Amino acid sequence: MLHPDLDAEAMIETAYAKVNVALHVRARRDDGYHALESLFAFADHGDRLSAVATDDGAIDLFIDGPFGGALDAGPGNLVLKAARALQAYLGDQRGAAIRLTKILPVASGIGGGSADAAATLRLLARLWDVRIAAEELAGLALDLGSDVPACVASVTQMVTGRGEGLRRHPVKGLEGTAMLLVNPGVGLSTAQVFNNWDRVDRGPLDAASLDALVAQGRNDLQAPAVAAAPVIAQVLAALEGHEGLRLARMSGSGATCFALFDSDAAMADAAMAVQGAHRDWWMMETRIRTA
Ligand SMILES: C[C@@](CO)(OP(=O)(O)O)[C@H](O)COP(=O)(O)OP(=O)(O)OC[C@H]1O[C@@H](n2ccc(N)nc2=O)[C@H](O)[C@@H]1O
Ligand SMILES: Nc1ncnc2c1ncn2[C@@H]1O[C@H](COP(=O)(O)OP(=O)(O)O)[C@@H](O)[C@H]1O
Repeated sequence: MLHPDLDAEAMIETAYAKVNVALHVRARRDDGYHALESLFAFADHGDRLSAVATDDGAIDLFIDGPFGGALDAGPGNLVLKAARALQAYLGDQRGAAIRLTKILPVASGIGGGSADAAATLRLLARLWDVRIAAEELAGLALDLGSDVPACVASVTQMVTGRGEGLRRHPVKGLEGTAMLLVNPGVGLSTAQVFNNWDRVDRGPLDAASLDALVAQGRNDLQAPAVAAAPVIAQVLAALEGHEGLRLARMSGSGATCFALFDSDAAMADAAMAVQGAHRDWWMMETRIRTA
C-alpha cells in the first residue's frame, strides 16, 4: 500500500542510468576490488524516487514500476541503506516515506541500484534541508557501493580506483548524444564478472575525445560477461550496422549494451528494427545527460 501522502506533496529525484562509455580494468587490488579507468556518462532517464518527511523517525519504502517486482523493500535495498546511512551520519531521527518507481532493469550494468542510492542521498538532503560537505557525501556514497560516488553528481566523469577517484570530464560531441539502451533480460553478478576477468592489463584509457573513446576505448568486462551470457554478443550484433551508429558497447559488468547515434531519427529507426526482431528485450531511447 502506498503512503497516503506520497503523491500529494512529495519531493522528486531521478536516479539517472549510468553507462561506462569505456571501462578499462587495470589491476586486481589486494582488497579484492579492481583498479579501473572508466569514462562514466549518464542518461537523461532513470528510476524515479519521491519522498515525504515523517516525524516518527521511520524510513518506509514502497516500490512499484515495471521492474519493481524484481526487488524487495528489505534492509538490503540500496534506497533503504542510503537513507539509514544518512540518518546515522546526521545522528537524529528524521524520517521519510519513500517511493521507488523502478524503471531500470536490476543487476544490469547501468547502475540502477547505485543511482537509486545516490538519488536517495540527494533527495533526503533536500527533504530534510541539510547541507553535507562534498567529501563527507563522497565517503557516505562509497560505503554504499563503488559506483555511488559518481552517481551523486550524475555528470560525465573520469572515474579511477575502485570508483572513488572522480574528475568532471565533458567530452566534445558526447553530451546530448542520442543513446539507445538494450538489455536482453539476463541479470549478471558484478562480482562474478570481475572474477572472470583474465587479469591482462590492456592499457590506459584515452578519454580526450569521442573519436579516441570509440576507436581505442574498450570494456574489459565485455569478454567475461559474454562468456557468462552469450546473448550479449547477439545484442551487440543487433546494434551494429545501423545508419548513424557511432558506437555500440556493453556497459559496466553487463548485460545492458548502449548505442550512440548521430541523430534521434537514426536511433528511432534502429530501435524499431531491433525491437521488431527481439520483442522480449528491454529498450530505452534516451540521450546523454548534460549537467
Ligand atoms: C562494474 C561497474 C562499472 O561502473 O558497474 P556495474 O556493472 O555494477 O554497473 C562498477 O565498478 C561496479 O560498481 P558497484 O556495482 O557499485 O560495485 P560494488 O557494490 O562496490 O561491488 C560489487 C562487487 O564487484 C566487484 N568490484 C566492484 C568494483 C570494483 N572496482 N572492483 C570490483 O572487483 C567486487 O567483487 C565487489 O564485491
Ligand atoms: N534499489 C535497487 N535497485 C537495483 N538493485 C538493487 C537495489 N537495491 C539493492 N539492489 C541489488 O544491488 C545489485 C546491483 O544492482 P544494480 O546497481 O542495479 O546493478 P548494476 O550496477 O550492475 O546495474 C542487485 O543484485 C540488486 O539486487
